[in-house]
Amino acid sequence: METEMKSETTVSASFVSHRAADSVNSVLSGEFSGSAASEFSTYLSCELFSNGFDLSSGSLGRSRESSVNLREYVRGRESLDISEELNRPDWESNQSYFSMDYPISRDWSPQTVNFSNRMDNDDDSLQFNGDVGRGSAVVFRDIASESDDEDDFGEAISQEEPRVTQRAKKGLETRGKRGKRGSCHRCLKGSRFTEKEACIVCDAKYCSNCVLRAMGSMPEGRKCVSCIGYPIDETKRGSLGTSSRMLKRKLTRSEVKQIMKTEKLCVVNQLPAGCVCVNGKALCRRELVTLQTCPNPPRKLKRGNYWYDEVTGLWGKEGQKPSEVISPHLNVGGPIKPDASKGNTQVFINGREITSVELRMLQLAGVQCAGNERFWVAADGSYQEEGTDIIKGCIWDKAGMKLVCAVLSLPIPSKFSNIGRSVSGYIDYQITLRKLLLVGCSGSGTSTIFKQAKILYTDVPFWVDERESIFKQAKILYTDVPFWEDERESIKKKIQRKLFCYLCILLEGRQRFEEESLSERGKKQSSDETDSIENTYSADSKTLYTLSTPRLKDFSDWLVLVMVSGALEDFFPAANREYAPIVEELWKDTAIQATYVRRSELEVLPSVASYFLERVVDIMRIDYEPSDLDILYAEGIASKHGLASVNFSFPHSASYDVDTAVRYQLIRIQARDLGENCKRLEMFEDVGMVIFCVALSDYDQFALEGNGSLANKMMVGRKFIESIVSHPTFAEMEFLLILSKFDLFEQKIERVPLNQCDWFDDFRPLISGVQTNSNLNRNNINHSSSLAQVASHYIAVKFKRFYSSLTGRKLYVSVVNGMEADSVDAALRYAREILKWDEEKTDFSLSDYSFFSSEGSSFCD
Ligand SMILES: Nc1nc2c(ncn2[C@@H]2O[C@H](COP(=O)(O)OP(=O)(O)OP(=O)(O)O)[C@@H](O)[C@H]2O)c(=O)[nH]1
Repeated sequence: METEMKSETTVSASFVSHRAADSVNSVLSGEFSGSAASEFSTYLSCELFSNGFDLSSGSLGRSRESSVNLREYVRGRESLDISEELNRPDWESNQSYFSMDYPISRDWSPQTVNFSNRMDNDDDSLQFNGDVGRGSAVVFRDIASESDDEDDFGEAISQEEPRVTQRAKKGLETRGKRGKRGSCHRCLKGSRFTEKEACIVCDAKYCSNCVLRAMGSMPEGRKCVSCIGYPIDETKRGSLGTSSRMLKRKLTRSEVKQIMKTEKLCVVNQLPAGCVCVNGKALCRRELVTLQTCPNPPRKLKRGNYWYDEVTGLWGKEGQKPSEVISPHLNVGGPIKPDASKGNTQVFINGREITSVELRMLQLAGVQCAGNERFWVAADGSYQEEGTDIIKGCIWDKAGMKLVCAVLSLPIPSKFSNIGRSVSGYIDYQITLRKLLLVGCSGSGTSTIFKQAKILYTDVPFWVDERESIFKQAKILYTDVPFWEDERESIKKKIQRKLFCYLCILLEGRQRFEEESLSERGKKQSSDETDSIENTYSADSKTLYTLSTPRLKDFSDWLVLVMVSGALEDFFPAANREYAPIVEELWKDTAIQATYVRRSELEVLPSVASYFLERVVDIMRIDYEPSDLDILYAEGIASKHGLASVNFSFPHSASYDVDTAVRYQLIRIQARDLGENCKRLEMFEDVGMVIFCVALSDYDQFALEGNGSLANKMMVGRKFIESIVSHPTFAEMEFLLILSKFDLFEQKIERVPLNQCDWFDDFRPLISGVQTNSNLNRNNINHSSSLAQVASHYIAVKFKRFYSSLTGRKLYVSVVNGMEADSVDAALRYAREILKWDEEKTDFSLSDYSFFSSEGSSFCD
């Protein structure tokens, strides 16, 4: 197998070859385990990345014959004879074919590192990494600091060590074997005096002729392609972000700047975050920073495994009693496990079996534990039995509890755990934190509103810790930027990846249109009624949708196969620079442009795709930096946690007075992350208001429900609202309904009648009084009467009546265009006013202030 590989095979191939060979042997001998599958696909991905397309020669690495019809692929190619493929004589032409035809395993074993996951070092990929203690693939580890960090959690960390050192050793071994000492690692030419660039992971050195081929577009700085995703060699940390003369000669200034910036800032090159594991999940950098910079962070945090009860803020080392109480409700780590503190009392607090010393404390606090084994305890110490909503008392209210805890060596919570607290040296007054819970079904626009809030209000956090290092870090991370550098970097990759998905959908559409055109032409061959445009192409087998060159056709087939196989992340955006010219050519091709004109026929292409596709050339650039608008438009960039929060205060404005002692926390969670029967809502009992989002434009959309049936999305939203308002936690809470995506609704309502949703079948607007062509200022929608405004008013009333029938209370409603900052700002300020009114118990006449009256509407019977 190895002998068939060409000697020019890049570092990526050489790195994985011995492991892949084992995997291939496993395949051939029929012992194809999940692990082997992963290794094999990793190997093939790397191979393909290195050799898949030789753009410089203008030909594709894969032969044209090997291109397959996507439909056939999807329909029929579930099983295939890999050994037969492997026996093909021409390795070069087979390799990409293998990669595509091989059904890539999604069941990655912990020991096997998926190339794509190594490349994607954002929160999401880290979550995948799982428990450090299980020897997961997380490698964000500081090799240099391994020895000097003594703690009793060394075991969990040490299991990662082999991978890192193996990587470094591999570099050394390979260098030792190949070429003469000091020669280029790729071409084996030159001597120790030849100028070279070294990989910051394995120290492989490349001459100026080879450096770009060996390192690709350097999405994480100067690393061999196969080292992408690996932590750097710690001895090279000092030189991170300092460019060599060689790179300056080979690349443009902005490219070098961009590479150096990513090298310095990208997550994988930072000091390791994965060395702190909370509730069985290794923390990503952002989580680590959240933990370190929260109002009440863990003291002397060291690497190791910890448990964290996010409801009370209790914190301890895994398998031990709580050691301190930190800030509650931090979005860090995984869910707490029942055996987190290895208690054996059969008494549970917030799902954790408590230790005997805690049980003693509970008994001294007067908590009746006999017969009651499961309690919910809130951050303020109030407790209730699981399954009831009666608060039985407060643990900390009992006199002498401070002393009891001191004697039992148990922590007691900070006085100001839920409301803002005084931070000596920075803030000399108390700050109240009001929490707003933002929820919605998938695609309802909650992320967009959350992102807008970040862009609108982000500033330096009020709770910056006194410790200087953290203070500096927080300043760097927070000052004037709504999205952190690493967040932007991760969003950029996601946008670029999504762009390829959109492109692939277009390519599939193109193929479909081409087939349709050909079959229609077949039918009409004898007729003279052929379309005039089609006439141009009727001389041969070409149609308007036929790509102009075989090279584009090959690339397009390959791209679609990569997407279908799920390997898109293995190539992009790391290979953006290599493929940028051909992508640009593809986008400009008349066949693609003709397909794009018919994009409304491509059901799976989201409307937001146009925004990105039309800027494909810019987005493919290595120095592309997503603008705030790009971030707003981007879909699927919410953390897979589903939970995110941002602290803010409303900036001063002429029309609003500012209460500087009040800050707000917007907590975003999606319906699917609330669990069955919205069970996790209990976590949010201290929020002041629930804001739920329903997309106005969803009235003709359908979604799959849990039982597999299709349901109108508006009705799914209504059902979700019903389950939230009837949840006991929110019995007395204020609710604000945000009807989002008004701009899309405006366009849609002109084409699609509102009664597509059965619930709205009594919508009968007085057409004479309605401006169907809405050219009015969207921010003044309450004073105008376009069809969209009338319809949104009608929908608001529908929801108000529905809410009132459930609760007997009044629902507040705001119509929002999530893409407009002012619109979101107005809605959130409206939420603030409602909270204020509620707190001051002032009897406002809401019909004067509310956007919509809950009184009867002329559209309702
Ligand atoms: N035109 C327009 N697009 C919107 C609006 N709100 C959201 N979108 C787009 O709709 C898509 C989905 O919106 P999201 O806010 O991401 O929806 P979500 O349910 O919170 O999050 P995900 O489903 O996880 O993406 C994104 O591409 C947004 O850019 C809006 O008011 N107007």
